[in-house]
Amino acid sequence: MKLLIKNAKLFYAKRLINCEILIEDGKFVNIAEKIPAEGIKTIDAGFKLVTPGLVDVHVHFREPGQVHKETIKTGTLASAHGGFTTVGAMPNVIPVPDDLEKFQKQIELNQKNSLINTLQYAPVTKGETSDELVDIEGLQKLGAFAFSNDGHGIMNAQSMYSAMERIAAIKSHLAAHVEDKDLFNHGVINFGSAAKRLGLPGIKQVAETSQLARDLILAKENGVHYHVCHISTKDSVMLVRMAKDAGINVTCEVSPHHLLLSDQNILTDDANFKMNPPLRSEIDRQALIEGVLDGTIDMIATDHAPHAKAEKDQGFEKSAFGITGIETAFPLLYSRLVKTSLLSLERLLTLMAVNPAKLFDIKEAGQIKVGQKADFSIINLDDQYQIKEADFLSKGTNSPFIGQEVYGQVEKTFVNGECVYTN
Ligand SMILES: NC(=O)N[C@@H](CC(=O)O)C(=O)O
Ligand SMILES: [Zn+2]
Ligand SMILES: [Zn+2]
Repeated sequence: MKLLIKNAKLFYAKRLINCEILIEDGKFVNIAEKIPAEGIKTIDAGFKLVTPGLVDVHVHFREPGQVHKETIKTGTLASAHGGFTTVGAMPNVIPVPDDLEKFQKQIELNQKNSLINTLQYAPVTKGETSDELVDIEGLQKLGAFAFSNDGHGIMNAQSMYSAMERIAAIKSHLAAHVEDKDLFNHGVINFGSAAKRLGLPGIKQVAETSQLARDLILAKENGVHYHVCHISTKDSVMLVRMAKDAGINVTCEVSPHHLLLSDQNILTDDANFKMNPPLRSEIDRQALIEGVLDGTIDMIATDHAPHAKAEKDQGFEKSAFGITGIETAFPLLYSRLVKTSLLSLERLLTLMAVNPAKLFDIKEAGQIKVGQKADFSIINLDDQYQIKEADFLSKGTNSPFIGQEVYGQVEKTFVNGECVYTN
C-alpha cells in the first residue's frame, strides 16, 4: 500500500519545509520536493502543517477499573484527535498493574484497544502507595516503558533510593509525581490569595519542592534518569536548573494548563480548575514559561485526567483532581504561545514530539524521516474554531478551556500509515 502526501508544510529535521511525502507499507520511504504521483493514492495537504505524531509521556486512561471516566479506546481516539500518536499511560488504574500477571494483562488490554501507540508505565511500589518495590526488572522485560507512582509521592526515601538504583541499572526511566503527603495536608487549591478568597484549604508549594529537592540529591548518587512530572512552581524550575548545571540526569515536563493558567483564573468554585498539582500563582506561571524558553523544561505533557461529570460538579472541596487535556493541548499552546510569538512552531513541536521521544528512548516516534514508522498528523493552522464540550472524543469533558477560541485543529492523524482519525 502506497500513499502520497502532496503540498505538505513538513516539520523535518527541526525545520519547516514544503515537500511531498511517500509512505509505503506503513513507513516513510521518500521525502522530496516532487514525487511522481502516478497510480498512487494521494492526499493534498494544501500546505497545512504535517507534523510527526505528537508524543505525550503522561496520560491517564481509566481502564480497567473506571471505564465510566475513559476507556483505552476513547482515550486513544481522543489522543489521535489531539494529534498524538504515542502516549505513556500511567498505572493508576484498578487494579494497579504491580505484578507480572496484572501487568501482562494491562499490556494485552492496551494492545487490543489502542488506536495509537500506548506505552505502559509500571508502578514503582506495590499498589502505588506502599513502600515495597515492584519486580522492576521483570516488569521491564514485559514491556514497561518507564516507572511511576503518579498520583502519589514516594514518601519513603529508602524505597525511592532503591528504586532509583534498580531503574538506573536497567537503563529505564523514573517519572516522579513529587508530593510530600504531610505537607500537602488535604489541600485542594494553591496556597495563596485565591485559596483565601474562595475560603478553601491551600496546597503549599513546599509539598512539591521539598520532595523534589530530596529526589535530586538521591538521583545524583545513582545516575538514574529522573523525570519530574507536571512541574508547577518557580522553585521547582530553579531546582531542576541547578540540578542540570550540577550534571544530574534530570528531565522535566510541564502541562499546558500550568503554562496557560494561574490560580487568578479561578473565579468561582468550579472544579474544572482543580488538578494536582494545582494552578499556581502568576509568578510561578511566568517562571514555567521562562523554564521552557531557556531549556530547563524539556517537554510538554498533558496529564490527561478525565473524570465523569458527577465527579467534577461538586466544587473544589469534594470533586476529583484532574482535567481532560489531550485534545486541546496543541491548539491551545499553538494559539497562546506560538501565535503570540513567545515560542516558535518548531520549538513547540520539539517540546511535544522530538524531546519526549528522545529522552524516553521511544525509538519509532518523535520525528519524520525515511525508514521510520509513518505516524503523523495534518493540522490546519489557519482557521479559528471554538473548543466545545460536544466536540471532545474523550469521555471526560472536564476542561477549564471550554469556550475558548483557538487555532490548530487536527484534520487527520495516521499511525503506521493508516488514518486513525479524520475530522
Ligand atoms: N493530575 C491530577 O489531578 N490527577 C491525576 C493524577 C495525577 O497526575 O497526579 C488523575 O489520575 O486523575
Ligand atoms: Zn501526578
Ligand atoms: Zn498524572
